Parts: sequence; structure tokens; C-alpha cells
Amino acid sequence: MKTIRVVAAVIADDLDHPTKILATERGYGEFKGQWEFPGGKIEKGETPEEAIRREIREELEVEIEVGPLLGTIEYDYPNFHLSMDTFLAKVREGTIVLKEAEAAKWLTKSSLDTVGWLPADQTIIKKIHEIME
Ligand SMILES: Nc1nc2c([nH]c(=O)n2[C@H]2C[C@H](O)[C@@H](COP(=O)(O)OP(=O)(O)OP(=O)(O)O)O2)c(=O)[nH]1
Repeated sequence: MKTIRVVAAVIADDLDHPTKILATERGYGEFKGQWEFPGGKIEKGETPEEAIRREIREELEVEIEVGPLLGTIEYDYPNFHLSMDTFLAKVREGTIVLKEAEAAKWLTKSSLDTVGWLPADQTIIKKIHEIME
């Protein structure tokens, strides 16, 4: 099975004391209507950090400060294996504009489970729950 290398950002209000994080709703394709962390595929020659900065610039029109790696999700979809580096991040410059997402929500620790996450993301939600205040 082919492996797709993806990066995603868990954009929080604060890197040391996160109380809310940003979730976005897919506006197109086979996962339309499901919720995820903004990001996308790593391109040739890019480091994961470079890829996540570029993806967030493209999708949300902001510059981010990239924080710690929360984990690398490994998940088997029917047609491919997903390997996704998930970074905690914070907006450093700019105002969020949804260039691709259908919608976005800031979720708190207690509302983390109120959106329909993509199947692969379930595994990291528990970890995010642990680090949120
Ligand atoms: N961005 C993102 N992708 C995720 C998450 N969870 C998850 O299973 N995925 C999957 C869905 C897609 O198959 C893949 C990401 O690919 P993508 O289509 O967003 O990548 P891209 O922006 O480079 O898009 P494209 O140019 O190929 O359309 O990872 C997540 O939380 N965020």
C-alpha cells in the first residue's frame, strides 16, 4: 500500500497553556464534511516544518510559530497508509482567512469531541485532551 506523508497543525491560543484549538471542516473530496487539522502533503525537498508553514499560509493566510511535535499518526485507510506529523502551533502573524475549509471552530478541552473528526485523527485527540487546560 502506498504511504502518504502529511503534516498537520493543531493551532492553539497558547503553546504552553492551550485552552482552545482550531478544527477545520473539509470542503471537498472524499472526506467532505469531516473535521481535521489544517495541513497537507509534504512536497519533495521540504522538511515537515517547512511543509506545515506553507500549508497554513496557503489554507489560512497566516504565519505560524511551530511548537512541539505532538505525535506522528500512522493510520491505514482502505486505499493508502497515512503517516501524519502533528505539530502544536500558534498564529504569529495575520488573521485567519478560510481559503479551503468549509468552516472552522475553536474547540475547548470539553468540546473536543463535538465535531466529526477524520478517522485517523481520533488517535491524537486523546493526547490533545491531556495537554489542554
Ligand atoms: N490536513 C489533514 N489531512 C488529514 C487529517 N487527517 C487525515 O486523515 N488526513 C488525510 C486526508 C488526506 O487524505 C490527507 C491530506 O491530504 P490533503 O488532500 O489535505 O493534502 P494537500 O493539501 O497536499 O492536497 P492536494 O493538493 O493533494 O489536494 O491526509 C488531518 O487532520 N489534517
